[in-house]
Amino acid sequence: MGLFLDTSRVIFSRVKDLRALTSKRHRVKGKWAATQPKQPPTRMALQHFDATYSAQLGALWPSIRVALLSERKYGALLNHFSHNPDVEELQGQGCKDFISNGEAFMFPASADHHSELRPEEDSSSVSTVTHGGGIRQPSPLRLSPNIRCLVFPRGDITRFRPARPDKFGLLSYYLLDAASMLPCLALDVQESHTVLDLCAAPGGKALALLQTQSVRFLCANDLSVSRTSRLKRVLHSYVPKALLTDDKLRITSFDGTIWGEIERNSFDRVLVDVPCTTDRHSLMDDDNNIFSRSRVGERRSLPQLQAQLLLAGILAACPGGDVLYSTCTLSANQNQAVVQQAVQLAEEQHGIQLQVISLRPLAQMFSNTFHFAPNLHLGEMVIPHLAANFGPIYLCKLRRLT
Ligand SMILES: C[S@@+](CC[C@H](N)C(=O)[O-])C[C@H]1O[C@@H](n2cnc3c(N)ncnc32)[C@H](O)[C@@H]1O
Repeated sequence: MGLFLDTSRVIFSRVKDLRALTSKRHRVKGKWAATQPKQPPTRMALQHFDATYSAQLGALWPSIRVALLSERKYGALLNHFSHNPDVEELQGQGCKDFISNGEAFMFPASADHHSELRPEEDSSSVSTVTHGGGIRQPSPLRLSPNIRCLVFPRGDITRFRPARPDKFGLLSYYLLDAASMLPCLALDVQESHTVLDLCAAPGGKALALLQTQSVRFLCANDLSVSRTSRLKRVLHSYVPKALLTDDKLRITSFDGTIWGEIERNSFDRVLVDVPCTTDRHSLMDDDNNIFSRSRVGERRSLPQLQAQLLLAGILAACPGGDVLYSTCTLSANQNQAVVQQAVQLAEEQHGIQLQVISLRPLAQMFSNTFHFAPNLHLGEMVIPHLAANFGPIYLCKLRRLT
């Protein structure tokens, strides 16, 4: 009997243990299911892009999609301050400077109009278009001969090897999406200009601007302290110390949206290269992905943040100065819609009149290297293409009239 009772107790307690174990397993499974994303963020990004970009880009989307999901192509921004044989080696491999090639393409030596449109005089003849659409007289865009960016030819997907330091410790080139040079070129920095780079880290565009050697004073800002440290490291790896003194460069970590309260009507040129959905990264990497569940709110509020940053950039520019807005997304909500909103806010809240500067001539100049979205009503956009897998990069240029 005792044995029976004992056995039943044992059996009963085993059953209890089993039940407890099973229900614990269920609880664990339930909790696991609740905390784990159903889909990885890269998958969520693809679903989101399929829904929005097929509507926005129509027949262009399938080929852009294939390119976005394939390995991207880089460009090597040459460091004017470094002396390294790497560059000749790259040229030997067939790399070409797409910037001087673009100029040659626009202004062939044999062209009849060469004397009227010599690059040094009136290189890209940027037409200016008023917000209402009226065409104004072209204004010159003179590209600095010091900015050079090597790319492998169309269809050639050779990778660049990492740059090496020269005998002074300066690296010979900086690898970046070659299309991200376009906002720097479009900014048209000229001798003795003061420039604000509102969202500057990790520093590719700031470095490109310094390569011109035209900037009198550069203020490079980024909200993120860790990314600002990276920006400092980048500049010190490429630019001699003598050109990074306090009278030439200021690096700050402010929230760019409040820049208008810090410094207004001050800079000849302002670059507003905003945080965005970084479409390529979002499709390729689950880490730090803006499509993760925990970042839904942040993602949805991006257009608002972008408009605030652009408005702050407009306020920071001096009347007559130029502001360049750029992103690395295809999203019209983060591109054209943001520009429209900021232009409206600048006028309504601050009485600032702006003019949209057409970048069509710049796009035509570099149409051998990049694919541009056709018929954009505001700004220009490099779209990824398998034979020239750069971008996406959106850019729009505004001039402060008042
Ligand atoms: C697209 S990245 C800039 C890339 C940079 N221009 C370059 O060429 O290397 C956007 C940057 O904006 C910064 N950012 C985000 N919110 C900001 C804010 N409120 N004010 C200033 N910078 C901000 C991010 O830390 C990020 O480094």
